[in-house]
Parts: sequence; C-alpha cells; structure tokens
Amino acid sequence: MTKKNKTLGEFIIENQAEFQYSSGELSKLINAIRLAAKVVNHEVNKAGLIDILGAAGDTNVQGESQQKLDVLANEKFIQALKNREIVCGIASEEEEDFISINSQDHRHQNKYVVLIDPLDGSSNIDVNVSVGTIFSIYRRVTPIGTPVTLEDFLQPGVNQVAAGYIIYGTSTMLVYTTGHGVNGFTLNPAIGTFYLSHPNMTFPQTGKIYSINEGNYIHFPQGVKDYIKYCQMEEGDRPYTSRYIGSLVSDFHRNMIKGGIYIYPKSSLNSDGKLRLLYECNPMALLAEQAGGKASDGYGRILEIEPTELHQRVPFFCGSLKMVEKAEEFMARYA
Ligand SMILES: O=P(O)(O)OC[C@H]1O[C@](O)(COP(=O)(O)O)[C@@H](O)[C@@H]1O
Repeated sequence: MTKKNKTLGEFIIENQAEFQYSSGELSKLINAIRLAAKVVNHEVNKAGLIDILGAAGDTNVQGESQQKLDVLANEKFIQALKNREIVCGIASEEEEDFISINSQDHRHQNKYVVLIDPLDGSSNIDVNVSVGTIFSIYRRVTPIGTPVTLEDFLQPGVNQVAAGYIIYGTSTMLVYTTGHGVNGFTLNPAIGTFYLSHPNMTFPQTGKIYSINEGNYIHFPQGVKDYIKYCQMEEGDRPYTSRYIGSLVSDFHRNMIKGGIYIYPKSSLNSDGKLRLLYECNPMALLAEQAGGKASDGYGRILEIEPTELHQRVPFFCGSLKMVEKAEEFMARYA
C-alpha cells in the first residue's frame, strides 16, 4: 500500500522503475507540469484581485472566446515544458497547430509530445467555480533526430505513457497515472509542495451520481434520454442525484471519489459531441480505466479510437464501470 504524505518528488523517484522508458525522463516531464501547475494555481487563486478575469478578446481554434486565464495557463504550461530538453512537441486546446521544439543541440533529440487543455471549465473561471488543467503524454513515433510531425500526436490513447489533471478547487490537486494506478497529490500552498493525499484512487464499481448538461435534453440521442429517465426512476437504488459542475475535471474527480458517470453525448447541436479526443477524453479515459472505471463513446473504448485530427471531438461516457455499461446498453438499443 502506497504510504500517504510523501512528496510528489519522492513518489516519482520511488516509482521510476515503473516508467517503461529511462528513469529521469518521467521526473522531468512531471516536474515541468508540477511547476506550471503551481504558477497557474497562484494566478487562479488571486484571479478576482488582478485583471485576469473575462475574455481576452480573441477566439481559439474551437471558435470559443478565449478567457484571459486560458491564455495565461497556455503560456505557463508551454514555457515550463519547452525548457526541459525532453519535449519535442506540444499541442494545446488554445493553439491551432502543434508547436515543434528542437533540442538545444539542434539535433531533435527530445522524445516526448505533450497534449494539454491548459484551462478546462473555462465557463466557470469568472464565477469562482473549480477549473482544471488536463495533460496527456506520448513517446514520439517518428525517428529521434528528425523534426516532430502530426503523426506523433495522432496516436490512439492506449499509447499514452502518462496522463493526468490538476484541479484548482477548494484545494489544488495533481492526479496522474503512468499506467500503474492513479495517485492524487494535494498542494500545501504554504510551502508550495505537493503531498500524496490520495494513494491508489479507484472508481467505485457503481454510484448514485449522473453528470450531464440536461439543458440540452431535447437534442440528445434517444439512448441518452432513456438512460437519464432510468437514472431518475424510483426503483432499486434509484433515483440517482444529478450533479453537473460544468468543468469536466471537477465532475470526473467527484465521480471518481464518490461513484458516478459523466456524459457529454453527441446531439443535434454537436454531431460529435463537444469534448476533444486528444487532450480531454484520452487522458481522462486512461485515468478512468487505471482507476477501475470505464470510458467509451457510447459504443466503443475511447482509448482505441484512431485520431485523425488534432482538435477532433468525440461523444464521452466516463465513470463507474457498471454505470457506463448500463448507459451503453441504452445506446445499443438504437445503434
Ligand atoms: O457548458 P457545456 O456545454 O455543458 O460544456 C461544459 C463542458 O465543456 C468543458 O468546459 C470543456 O470545454 P473547455 O475546455 O473549453 O472549458 C468541460 O470542462 C465541461 O464539462
């Protein structure tokens, strides 16, 4: 059993052997993310006091109005990852194209690509509701010594070497996996250190919480409508409770601790749903599976989807195993 309260740094060193590639590389990657997380956390915490709330005035590749904190978080994570001599490319929700990074010796020796959603739950920034950062890490597939290409980013989720999120909530936590279970670390803001507070996080097999934006109900596929009705029926351990924060990271985190399901389906408004496969669904799907939960597009495993575009969207059903299986049963009726 992993002992609580060791620092993130100690945990990384103790678990290096688990990382399938050379030891120091994982530390450098997670340390870069840890550093950026602390900087962004600092800005998020004082957001109401400085001119960092509201729109930045531009729109991103998704056609969404960029919030000032979106832009700041994007800059801080890119900066932290760029200067570590380990990342050869970064893709971000806030960047149209991927960013290529050469090693200092100009011989393209860096081995990893990182995909990030710098600030998830943007609609909640100005109203002081918890938001997050999501990251996904792959080993490049094109030869070392050559510039990174789109192919290095368009890998199926099963190839992820690490994935995680930072939640800027009542406390700030970093939760991640390298394919050996899921561990959560809480930031002690007084000394700026992350401590292991949630070892071996697991999804309860089932739960009593469903998270979906029911405001879009009339636009949902019949399978989703039927599943929502199923959750609301007075029968057995139901009705379930509806909880929807509107920040994927926060809804996922709560459901992983208490048991629940998060659904962002396709609809007549969004034919592929809203969430982005590469830097929202794949990392959360790896965490879910590593924590004994499940993640699908309503029919098949998210992690086996072959990506075709950097910002492609997919329907997302994620959470406690038995709840996702039940939702898939309803979807299968109309497949
Ligand atoms: O407001 P909606 O349509 O319910 O969407 C909310 C969902 O979109 C997200 O905010 C993702 O979009 P952003 O990364 O742009 O914030 C999720 O965190 C959240 O679950």
